[in-house]
Amino acid sequence: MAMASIAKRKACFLTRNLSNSPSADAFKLSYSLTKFSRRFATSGSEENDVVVIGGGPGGYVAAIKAAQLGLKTTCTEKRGTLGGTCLNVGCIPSKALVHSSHMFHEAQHSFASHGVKFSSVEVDLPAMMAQKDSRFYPYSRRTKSTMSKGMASSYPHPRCQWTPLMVGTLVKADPKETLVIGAGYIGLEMGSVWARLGSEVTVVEFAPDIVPSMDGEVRKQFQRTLEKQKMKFMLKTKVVGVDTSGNGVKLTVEPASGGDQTTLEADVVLASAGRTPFTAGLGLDRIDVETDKGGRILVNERFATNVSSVYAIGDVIPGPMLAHKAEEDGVACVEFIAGKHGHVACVEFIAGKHGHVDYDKVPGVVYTHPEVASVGKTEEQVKALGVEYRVGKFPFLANSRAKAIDDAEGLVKIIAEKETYKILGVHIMAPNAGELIHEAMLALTYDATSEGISRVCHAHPTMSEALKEAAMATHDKPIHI
Ligand SMILES: Cc1cc2nc3c(=O)[nH]c(=O)nc-3n(C[C@H](O)[C@H](O)[C@H](O)COP(=O)(O)OP(=O)(O)OC[C@H]3O[C@@H](n4cnc5c(N)ncnc54)[C@H](O)[C@@H]3O)c2cc1C
Ligand SMILES: NC(=O)c1ccc[n+]([C@@H]2O[C@H](COP(=O)([O-])OP(=O)(O)OC[C@H]3O[C@@H](n4cnc5c(N)ncnc54)[C@H](O)[C@@H]3O)[C@@H](O)[C@H]2O)c1
Repeated sequence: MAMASIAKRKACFLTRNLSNSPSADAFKLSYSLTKFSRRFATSGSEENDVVVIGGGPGGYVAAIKAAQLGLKTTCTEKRGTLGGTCLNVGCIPSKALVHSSHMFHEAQHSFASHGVKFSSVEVDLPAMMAQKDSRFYPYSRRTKSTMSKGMASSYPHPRCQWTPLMVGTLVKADPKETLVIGAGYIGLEMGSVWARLGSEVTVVEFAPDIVPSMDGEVRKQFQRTLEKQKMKFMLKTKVVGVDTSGNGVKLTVEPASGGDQTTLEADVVLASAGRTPFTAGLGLDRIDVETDKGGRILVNERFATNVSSVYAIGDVIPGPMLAHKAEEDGVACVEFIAGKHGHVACVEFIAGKHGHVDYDKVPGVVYTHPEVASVGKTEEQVKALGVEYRVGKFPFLANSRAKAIDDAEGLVKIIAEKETYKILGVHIMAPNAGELIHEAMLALTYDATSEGISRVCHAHPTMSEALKEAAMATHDKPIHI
């Protein structure tokens, strides 16, 4: 979340209001990111061109960019570290655990078949957690931020409606049974971590499918893969109560369509039922900033709210709640503020030469093993739009690199316009799908065709060859199946 202001009078207004705020959360920090520009920041009491509230991926990136553009900028952050949800409790620590638990799983189940043998392998959970923690605190320090006290909370910020009981709170716990509420991004990533570490994981999901936004065909294969990894799913099931009063936890569940309630018991529960922006009571009403029914701040294509000189970006506005989307918002927003246009990724140029972040071209990745990455439309969405389309698919079982490393679960699926071969959507399930998706991102951004991709020379042996073969399959036959 971040709000920024260029007008000096408005910046002062923001600052004065913030420092005079009677906030009960007494300990707030104001960062002066002096590293990035001499003009960048001083302290909250000075006049600024831009004041950024919140040092998450949206806020700190916006602040750096604003400073690079020569705007005198202060970024305020109430935590003791920069990086927001993503760096402190989200993307980075969760990926550290995803990787650590994957290594354990590989050591237990795969190394021997590669001729690497151990007499025994065990998990040192505190060491694993310490490794996870070491991944992000140094990064925060590397910003060389200086801190000064001040800046309170009169403005909106994203917060978890359900705080995921993840990462930190599970330190030293060694759950035999884990219940996960919600089969979304967090539920599947963190559920798979604990499944790999030996917990019996059951995921309770309200919807009929896991990750409802995913392409249906890919999702079915993904669910089968997770089930092979011993994750259990209770779909069309709603959690209506959580009891943590005794040892362990009891969940009361009922069918999504209503009916008899039952009780599930486990050692721990991971609550990952979605995040919502939390704006209530933060003073938005004092300056009449408009929000929607879900509490998200309404902005135009320049990230401007209805209140002059007040902008909003990241998780607190509509759009995907992703770190890279927040970063793109931040850069585009301050470029608008600075009167510059022409920010690169995800930005389109439209009439009048004003850029905007194209939320249809923001990649999504679920960091399980294998990963699932997608960009553009699903087959279901294309069908619903009535667009005539063609599909090309290629399984990693027929990809030589995937076979060589014995990690061949997954596929590439490309959806292209029937007549023009223009790419509409790409969905990849592969160990490194989060990296592979960027070739598809470029193709989509620059209106490439699937036939075009199929004629690009790809290095051998690489996983990327599967994308080329799937592209071939949209207009011809792939070579290796
Ligand atoms: C477990 C988990 C895993 C995730 N994994 C991924 C992933 O792999 N990839 C991905 O793209 N996204 C992931 N996300 C989502 C990602 O973390 C968010 O989309 C991203 O952090 C949003 O950035 P933001 O800057 O909008 O908000 P935030 O990162 O939430 O930052 C907002 C900051 O503002 C501060 N703040 C709030 N109010 C005030 C105030 N009044 N004064 C001063 N400071 C204030 C907060 O302390 C916070 O640091 C994950 C989220 C979770 C919870
Ligand atoms: N890899 C990534 O990019 C990544 C990783 C983690 C989180 N995130 C972001 O964080 C946000 C939050 O993640 P999340 O997994 O908590 O949310 P989510 O929206 O992805 O999934 C929440 C799931 O919980 C289900 N649910 C809600 N209430 C329920 C109930 N009472 N009973 C049973 N099921 C219920 C929903 O149907 C939904 O499928 C996401 O929007 C995502 O953008 C991204």
